[in-house]
Amino acid sequence: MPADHAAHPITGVRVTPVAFRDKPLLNTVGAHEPFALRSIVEVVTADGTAGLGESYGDLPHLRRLERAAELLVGVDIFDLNAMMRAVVASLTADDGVGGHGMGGMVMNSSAADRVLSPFEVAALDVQGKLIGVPVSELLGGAVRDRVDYSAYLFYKWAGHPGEAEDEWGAALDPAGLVTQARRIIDDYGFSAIKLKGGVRPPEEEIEAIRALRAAFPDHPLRLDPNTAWTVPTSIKVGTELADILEYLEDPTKGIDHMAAVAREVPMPLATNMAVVSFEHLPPAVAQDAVQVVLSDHHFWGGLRRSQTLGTICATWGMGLSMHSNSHLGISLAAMTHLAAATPTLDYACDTHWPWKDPEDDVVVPGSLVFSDGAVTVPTAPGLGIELDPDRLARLHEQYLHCGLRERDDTGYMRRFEPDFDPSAERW
Ligand SMILES: O=C([O-])[C@@H](O)[C@@H](O)[C@H](O)[C@@H](O)C(=O)[O-]
Ligand SMILES: [Mg+2]
Repeated sequence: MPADHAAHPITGVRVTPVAFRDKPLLNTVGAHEPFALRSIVEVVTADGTAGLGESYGDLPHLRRLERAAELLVGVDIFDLNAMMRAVVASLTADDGVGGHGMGGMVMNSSAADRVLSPFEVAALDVQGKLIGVPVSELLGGAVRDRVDYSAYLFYKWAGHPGEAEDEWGAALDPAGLVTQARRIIDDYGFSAIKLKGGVRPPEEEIEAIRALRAAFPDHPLRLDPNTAWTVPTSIKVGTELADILEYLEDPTKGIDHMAAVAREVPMPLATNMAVVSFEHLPPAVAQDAVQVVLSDHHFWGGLRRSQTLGTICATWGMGLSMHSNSHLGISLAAMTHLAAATPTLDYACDTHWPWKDPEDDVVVPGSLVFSDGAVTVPTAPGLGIELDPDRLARLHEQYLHCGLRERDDTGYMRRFEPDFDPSAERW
């Protein structure tokens, strides 16, 4: 650190697990449980400035965050490289595996990047507050003042088994998905649509995409079966949906299989499963396996490392989109600042936002508002959001009582369908 640089040492780090109500959304490994888990990170510096981060809430990940938190005390809030060193020093031999918040899906992202992420976001929040600028400015400046998000459709049950039907009702066939799409687009104004596939046999999902195309002729469409298909099935679906899909996301498993599909289908292949850390980029580029990478600051090591990913993608002619898991307002703010300051982010970003109850959040309402499918980039210093201690306490209480400690979509599904097969490439 230069001698004239005023030090802003971190004096406290708090990690709080929270749970919020989730809908019975279906995916290829099972069903969402009644609660989604997250961790809320608060970082405080010597002068009392506080910053916020958000990450997965699975117990093994929570323990990693807590261990890293201890080593971060004393690190300067501007020294992000020292933060990474502290995170790496906090990891133990088993930290590559488990508890990554993906509910049983393939995920070999870097443990160090996953742990660093919420602390890096919180550090940027503090830095912005200290300097008096929004995080987007710390990231190089906003190139857009609104960030577009997409309508994220799911096959879903009418309600959690044993509970009343929820306000969205069932969506188990093309007509149900079109109804869901109409509602989510009416409510939020999204102008792109993503369908979470890998739930029904591929022919039915093709039918669903055709029904969505008929109902929404101008909305770009994406389909994401989370590696449920073999290479031949992926090629068949991609060929049948030529000219309909904006991109086909993770049809099949791994870089080699994605490359085999990419050679045969007309549309770009996108991924948040085959390329999830920097070491996956060289082999993916060498084989032209993916044409769009869905960044996700929660597993790419925070906002600045996600921007580096964007630069690499642009260098090699790959598009950039953004992935989402179930999340709260801190993550939405971070995603919005990142997208605002990433010139090459050329697709509407994913978000699970509409699937949570509006009152289930930890931030003071009002700073993040959707209109016409986009969120206006906050301009207040830092992330531009404020933690609501009462809301945090309520969601923490919900965590303590919900009984869940690790996302388990397959285990939940098997309570109702004991023979359920979650394996990749099963179609
Ligand atoms: O929440 C889900 O069911 C999604 O399938 C999620 O786990 C995926 O990570 C995701 O949204 C994706 O795009 O692959
Ligand atoms: Mg995906």
